[in-house]
Order: sequence, then C-alpha cells, then structure tokens
Amino acid sequence: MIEVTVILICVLLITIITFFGVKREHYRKKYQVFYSLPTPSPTLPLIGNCFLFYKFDYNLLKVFNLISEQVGNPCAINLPSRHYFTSCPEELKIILNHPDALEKSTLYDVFKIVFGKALLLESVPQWKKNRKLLSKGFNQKVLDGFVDTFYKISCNLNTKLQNNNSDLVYTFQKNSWDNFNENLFENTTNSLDEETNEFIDMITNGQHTMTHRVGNLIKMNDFLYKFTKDGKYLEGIMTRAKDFLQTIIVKYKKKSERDDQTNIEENTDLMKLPLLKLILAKTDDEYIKKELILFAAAATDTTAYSMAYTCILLAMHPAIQEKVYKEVINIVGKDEEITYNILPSLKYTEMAINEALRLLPVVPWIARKSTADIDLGTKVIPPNTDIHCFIFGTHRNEKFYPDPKKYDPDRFLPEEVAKRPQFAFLPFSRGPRNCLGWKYGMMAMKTTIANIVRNFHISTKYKSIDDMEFVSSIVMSPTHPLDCQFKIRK
Ligand code: HEM
Repeated sequence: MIEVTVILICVLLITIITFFGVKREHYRKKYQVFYSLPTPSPTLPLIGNCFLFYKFDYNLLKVFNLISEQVGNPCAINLPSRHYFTSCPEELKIILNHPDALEKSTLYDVFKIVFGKALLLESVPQWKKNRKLLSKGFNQKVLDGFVDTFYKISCNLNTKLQNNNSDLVYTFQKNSWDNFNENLFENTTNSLDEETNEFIDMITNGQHTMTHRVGNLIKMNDFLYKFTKDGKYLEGIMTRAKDFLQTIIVKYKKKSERDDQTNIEENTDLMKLPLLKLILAKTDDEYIKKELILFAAAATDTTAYSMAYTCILLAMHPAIQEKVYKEVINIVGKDEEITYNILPSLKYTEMAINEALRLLPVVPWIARKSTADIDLGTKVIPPNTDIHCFIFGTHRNEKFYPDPKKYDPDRFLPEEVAKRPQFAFLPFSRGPRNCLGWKYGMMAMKTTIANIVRNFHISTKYKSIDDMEFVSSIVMSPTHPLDCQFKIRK
C-alpha cells in the first residue's frame, strides 16, 4: 500500500514539474525578445534602475534621454519590475490603438492622491463611460462657442505683455486659467490682473511634489507617504483646491436651479452643454472634485507652456515670425476680432505651433500598462507590463525630422506630413485614450498666438534651444525664467 502511495506521489510530482517546465519554456520562448532587451546598467538588487530617478533629481526628461542615448530605444527598464520603453512610431501606433494597452501605468498611481478616479487615471470600464459622457463637452459647436472668450482674454493678455515684468510662463498660465474658468466653469476670474494666483501655484507645486514619489520606494507607499513632509504638504494643497472648487460648485448649482432641469445622462443631442454641468450630473462628490481638479490642471499648464515655447521659438526666428504676422494680417486684419470661423484658415500659424509642440512637447512622456499580450511584430510584451512612450524621443528622431533641433514649421506642410508615419507626431498622444482637450488647446493657442503676433515684435536673447534647460514631471517646464520681450508693432 505504501509503495503504491509513493509511486502515485512520484507520478504526481513529475507531472507537476513537467507541466510547469513546459509552461515556463513556452513563456520563455514567447517573451524571449522582451526578456533579452538591453537595460540600463547597473541593475541593483531590489531597486533595479530606480536609482536613476534619485541621480537626476526626478527629472524624468534627463532620465529618459539618458536611457535613450546610452541603452538604445526600444529597451527595458527595471523599476524594479521590467518595464518596456519605446519611441518608435510603428510600435506607438500598435500600443496606443491597442484595446489591451488602455490602462494607465502603475507609475501614475503616485498621482492618484490628487486625480484619483478622474478620467486621466480611471480604469478602463469606468473610463469608457466617463469619456463618452465628457466628450460631449468638447464637440465642435461647443468649442466654436469658446473662441470669443479666447479672443477677449488674449486682448487682456496683450495689455499685460506690453510691460511684462513677471515670468512669461506664469503670465500664460494666468491667461489659460482665465480661459478655462470662463469657458468650462462658467466662472469669470481675472487672474491676469492679479500678482499671483493660488490655484496655479498649487498646480505647479503639487505636480513637482507628486513626481518626487516616482521611483522612491518609501514615498510610493500610500500609507507611509501620508506621514512624510511631502505627503502632508500635498494633503494641504488638496484641501485648499477642494475649498476653491466647492465655491464654484455652489455658485453654479444656485445658477442652474434657475435653469431648466434637463436629464443630462439621457440627453444625446446636447449642442452646447458645459463640462461642469456634465461632471456635476454625477453623484459622487469626491469624484466630482477630482475630475474638476484634473481638468483645471490639464487645461492650464499644458497650453500655457506650449504658448510660451511658441513665443520663444518665434522670437528666435524673426523670418518665421514675420510669415505668421503676414498670414494673420492677410486673413484677419490688424484690428478685427479673431472668430472661430477664421481659425481653420490660419494654416501657417498652426504649422508654427505644431513645430513648437514637436520640438518642445509639453507632455514628453506617457505610460500605459498591458492587460494582455501586446504583439509588436518583432516581440511580444507580456500582460501587466508598464509601457513607456517617450514622445520627446519620437519628436527628436532625425529619421523623421532631419536636423531635429531646427525650428522649421514647413515640416508641417501637408506633403511633408504625408512622408512621415502618422505616429511620429503625437503631442496630444493618439488613439482612443488621447488628450480629450486637444482641439480646445489648439483653438485657444491659435487665437492667442495670432493676436500676440499681429500686435508685437517678439524677441529673446536665446540663439538656440540649447540655451534653455528643461525639467519634466508630468509636463516639461523650464528650470529658469524664460527671456522674452514684446515690443508693440507700429
Ligand atoms: C497643449 C495642450 C495640451 C497637450 C499637449 C496635452 C497633452 C495630453 C496628453 C499627452 C495626454 C495623455 C494621453 C495618453 O495617456 O495617451 C492628455 C490627456 C488628457 N488631457 Fe490633455 N493636453 C493639452 C491640453 C488639454 C486641455 C486644454 C484639456 C482640457 C480642457 C485637456 C484634458 C485632458 C484630459 C481630460 C486627458 C485625459 C484623457 C483620458 O484619459 O481619456 N488637455 N493630454
């Protein structure tokens, strides 16, 4: 009897070992290329390549540029689990369109403290529902209705730029904040007339504080983080931000009590429905505030930095600036209002902005997570792998952009665009989970830049983009005030 039991146990053990052996071999073969990708060295026990974040003081741009240059691209990074890193347009096309790469990377978990269940980080099933609903706040009719505000506020901006003593980026942040409040919160702010703005400061400081969690194993732990100085600081910011939003919500609710009570969720033919109304239709108070914070942050910083970079690049290239000026004068005139129907005709202005977004992409990096195999043709990425899409690297690849550091809007002539892979240009990301506000951003930037250029000669001391230095957390910002002068055109 004992002998039979021993034989049975042996057979069972051999079966189990063979089963796992075959499975392991199958796994190894399937993901062989992925597991043999080069990684930055050294890879340290427990922390892998996380030390790179400390080494470069959490400047993600420096870390990713170093990896690109030294290891090559695509490659893998150990953070401490194995992450995939690419800036190759053909791969980005597969990844960003893939239904199993719509989840956000676990690295973004550090931002959940602020954005929580908001659209940017929400997991896929709920994200799909929310995205469908909130997209209604950005249909073309709604966006066209925003342009008179963009124009009005850009006129106020011009009066400030004449004697601009404050930081260029800060001035543009105030401009974007006023745009955003009036268009999307139905709340008039005059931050351009104020010295400082608390909410903008919170967005800037909060973002840097959150990024310092990436790669820090203690700070990445939510429980421990609460007891750190940064954790307490961030909690303070959140309380103040929520108080601010509460006043907007109360104001809006009072106003809408007087309006007719439309059932927003069921109404499918909404021509002009502000984003705030769509978000407030939800019942979860915590969700509402985090979604509002996300939109405020997403809309303010991104467009502000991009407009500041466009101005600097135009200042560095007077001939290009003159071409934009001539287009605006020919199409709009010197003093006429810039209206929504004119915007599509400002083609060269758009090319100049696109080229600025290519050269200095305000969001230089995004990260997703695979929920199943992602077959890239040359390799298969396993499920549960973090995937880093290094947009900055794509935009500076000389294969698609010869002399990549040169500012040349003609790269965006239709015939030039047609020569490149579509995913070689992705400042707003691409695919179903791209930037929801990209059209809003482009329309705001076109109106504002056109109105600036027709009124000012812009100049700067910089001769090349290498005269400036940038740091990247979520958005890429300069490490110093930007030098830029605005002299009124006679
Ligand atoms: C120059 C301006 C802007 C740039 C370069 C930009 C860029 C981006 C990028 C790269 C993403 C990440 C997409 C991904 O993970 O694949 C994103 C997401 C997002 N952006 Fe923007 N953005 C800009 C302006 C705006 C504006 C003006 C708004 C709102 C009014 C906005 C709202 C959002 C939202 C809600 C998401 C999350 C989308 C989702 O996960 O479904 N963005 N943006």
